[in-house]
Amino acid sequence: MFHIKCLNPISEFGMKELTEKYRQVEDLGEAQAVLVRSASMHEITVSEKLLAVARAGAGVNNIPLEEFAKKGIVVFNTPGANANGVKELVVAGLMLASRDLVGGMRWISQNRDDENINKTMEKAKKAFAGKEAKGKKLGVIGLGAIGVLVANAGQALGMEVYGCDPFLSVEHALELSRNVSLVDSNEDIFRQCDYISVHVPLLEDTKGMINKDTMEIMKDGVIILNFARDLLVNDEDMEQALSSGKVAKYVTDFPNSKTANMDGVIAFPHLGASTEESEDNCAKMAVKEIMDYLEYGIIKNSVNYPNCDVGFCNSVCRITICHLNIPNMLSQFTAALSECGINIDNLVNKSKGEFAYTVIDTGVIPSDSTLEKIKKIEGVRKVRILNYTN
Ligand SMILES: NC(=O)C1=CN([C@@H]2O[C@H](COP(=O)(O)OP(=O)(O)OC[C@H]3O[C@@H](n4cnc5c(N)ncnc54)[C@H](O)[C@@H]3O)[C@@H](O)[C@H]2O)C=CC1
Ligand SMILES: O=C(O)CCC(=O)C(=O)O
Repeated sequence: MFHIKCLNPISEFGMKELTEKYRQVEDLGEAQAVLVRSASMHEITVSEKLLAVARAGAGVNNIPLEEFAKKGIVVFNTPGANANGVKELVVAGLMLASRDLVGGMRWISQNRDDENINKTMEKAKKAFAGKEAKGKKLGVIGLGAIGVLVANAGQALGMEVYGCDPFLSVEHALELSRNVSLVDSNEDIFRQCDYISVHVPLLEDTKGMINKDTMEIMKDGVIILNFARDLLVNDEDMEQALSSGKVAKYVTDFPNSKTANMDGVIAFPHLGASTEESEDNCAKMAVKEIMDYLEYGIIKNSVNYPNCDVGFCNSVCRITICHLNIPNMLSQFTAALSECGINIDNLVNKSKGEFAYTVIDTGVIPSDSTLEKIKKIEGVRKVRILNYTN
């Protein structure tokens, strides 16, 4: 029986995939796996039992990836599963920044008792006139799952679209409309675009990427859309740019006590992925990742360990080892097994940065003492025996 702890409500559509081998628990200390959305895990103490965390979503800045990797806890996310939900909200944000729909709706509600509202509104409406997106320049920073969809949507709206991503994957390049112009640096986007939409992860080198210096080179009256993370934008600099008119509107899905009080901000309460479809997609993918890992040691979509799609096990036993990516590990594992006469049917080893993962299929289940020997090898973080005899 595997124990699963949900740190946020996770869509039933995904949870119902869990078989009778799984039980949800209240106590995190009992869990082998955690399912999480936006809850922060930075302040949480985890137990030795925890093997995996699946983030039902894209951003993983709420999880201490390195600390968990050192403990042999594999962290997954669900790439692309909520991208369409975010893209649609970005389009809505772009429209709300271009046309004063909110002002117009407010006027209607303030004048709803006016019997002649159908006439008075024809005079009042000039206060809510806006601009069209067609023909304007849209710059998309970060062409991952969301950025590509936003760029293509901008193109479909008749915008001239520019995109920048120094690490653009082949998969995403193939999804990108050929009418989107790729530029070499974010600076090209800052200098020439009327609308700038940011879709990068929050990392040390992306933190504060929208700041005094980058906004200074932007066009006057630029519209900035941030559906990625609040700390990508420097709030003090944004306040200044909004009050000087450099930035006409700042549309964000990540308001805080400062930005929520600024004039010129259009803010949503982190609604990008809050659609039935995105929640279902993320939950289903996250649950599958956890089940594949717990039952077969398969790693797919990990953000702190290498992916390792070893498939199902045709042997009696599978040994999985999370370890540091340092020399001489494999020879020590194989020596420990050969010392007790265990033959290896299949061995796969993968690495990602400082961490590595080894899967060994054997026809015999190693004894506790062999297991202890492997666990004691310097650099080993977590060892599991998956027994397929039952
Ligand atoms: N508002 C919401 O509810 C949601 C927000 N997000 C946020 O959006 C971000 C992006 O999500 P996805 O597109 O799914 O992730 P993704 O991983 O598919 O794409 C991110 C892209 O940013 C690129 N990138 C990294 N550093 C860059 C830089 N300095 N300049 C330009 N490009 C850079 C990467 O190469 C990658 O292609 C997430 O990290 C998360 O913070 C994601 C989902 C929902
Ligand atoms: O689960 C959510 O609503 C958060 C979505 C998000 O921000 C992400 O996937 O990065």
